[in-house]
Amino acid sequence: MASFEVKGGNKLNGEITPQGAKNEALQIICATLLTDQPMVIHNIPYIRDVNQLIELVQDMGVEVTKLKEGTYRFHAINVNLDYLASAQYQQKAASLRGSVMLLGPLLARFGRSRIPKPGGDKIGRRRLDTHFLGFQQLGAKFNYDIKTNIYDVDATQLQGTYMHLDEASVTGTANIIMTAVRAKGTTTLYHAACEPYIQQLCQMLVRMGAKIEGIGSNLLKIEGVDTLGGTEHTLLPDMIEIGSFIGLAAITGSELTIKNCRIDQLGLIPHMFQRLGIQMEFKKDDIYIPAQDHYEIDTFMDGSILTVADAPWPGFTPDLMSIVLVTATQAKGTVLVHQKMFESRLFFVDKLIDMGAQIILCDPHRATVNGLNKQIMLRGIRMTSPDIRAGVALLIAALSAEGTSIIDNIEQIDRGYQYIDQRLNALGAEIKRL
Ligand SMILES: CC(=O)N[C@H]1[C@@H](OP(=O)(O)OP(=O)(O)OC[C@H]2O[C@@H](n3ccc(=O)[nH]c3=O)[C@H](O)[C@@H]2O)O[C@H](CO)[C@@H](O)[C@@H]1O
Ligand SMILES: C=C(OP(=O)(O)O)C(=O)O
Repeated sequence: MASFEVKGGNKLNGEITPQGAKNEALQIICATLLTDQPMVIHNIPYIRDVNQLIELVQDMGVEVTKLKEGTYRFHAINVNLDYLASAQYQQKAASLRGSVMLLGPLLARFGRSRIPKPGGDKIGRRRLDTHFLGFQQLGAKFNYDIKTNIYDVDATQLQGTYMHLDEASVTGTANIIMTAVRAKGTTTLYHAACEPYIQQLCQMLVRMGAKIEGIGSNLLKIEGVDTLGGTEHTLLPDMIEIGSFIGLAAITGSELTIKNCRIDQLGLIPHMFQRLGIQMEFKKDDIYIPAQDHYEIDTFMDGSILTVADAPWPGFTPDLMSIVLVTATQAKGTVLVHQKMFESRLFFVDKLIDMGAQIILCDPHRATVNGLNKQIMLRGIRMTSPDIRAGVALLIAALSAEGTSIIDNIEQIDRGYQYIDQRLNALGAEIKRL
């Protein structure tokens, strides 16, 4: 288990470029299995989850060639489905959430697939019903072996149909789209997730020859095709990293320019941080955060306490709630952080409370933060990173704190943030990997 030793209190300064998006990378890498033609993907982040998925498809027989930093060629000309029965596959695939999206492409192209119960953050129940209900409606048979925790799907003929998803699951929508593009006939998908990464996936599939209408909405019409060809694709910048850098700049009073943000794809993210009182300027596609000694949380228009709540896109992403929460600990004012989508993601506030933050955990979904307005700084302590976003929230807290902190279990942070210690140290942070 690796740890970060963080000396807090430094103001950072300079420019930082967000990495390619983790959650888009996971979808896109799985989609390369849909064709026997080569695919070239740019802006792939060097992070644990993505590296593990690349290793997994390589183990299956996909030829993966690194063309340059962040650019890989995937060629799924030979795929060894027997590998899915191996203990090694079951152990590796179980270590990340994104592996669940291997199911759709393999089912679509080879008529069968399997996956062990996928890993990812332990942030509450993470059911997969949407995925399997969707596969079943397309004509697949589904089996879950409770003893081995293995899910199997197979189909002799996938047939397009109308379906109304039980929830707008992101990976569920990606899986169903990747199956429907090669099913017979038309699939109409209502209540689909429609976040930018799903739009990117659809646009790439269209370039491969798929027929998809309604991209960007929650109503997709997919006309199945027999084959898909290769293409090139560039991942968006990671919007969760961008939000993390905005929060980091504010709490440490740093002047930062976040480069090439694809601001047009960020939805409510800048707005939510602005409501915490953080000033920012949009300079072409860069977000400039001036050094700010204080930032004051807005109220609702009737003067009542602001609530920040998550929701499926185009709502505010649940993956930035921990960052909003930690950023608010040094704002002036009060905010209610309401994490609706996951039930165990706020427990890390205990560590912030130990550092001196004023937070009341009302219940597993809601925490009230009373900002300290930088009158009292947080204190460095030793803590463990429970999940990827809480891990980064703790790193941000530690960078703003007086004294030194140790953060254990930073493998969680490495799942999704590329060379984060080196990139922040280049801006003036003092983070040592132990
Ligand atoms: C690898 C990957 O891409 N992971 C992301 C993906 O996970 P993933 O696809 O696993 O998440 P889902 O979208 O399936 O669901 C996330 C949570 O939100 C709840 N839910 C979902 C839809 C809905 O309409 N109502 C609702 O309450 C689900 O029950 C679940 O608790 O999307 C999540 C939601 O943006 C992100 O946090 C994860 O980082
Ligand atoms: C919850 C997350 O990831 P995963 O779905 O991979 O666990 C996340 O990226 O915040």
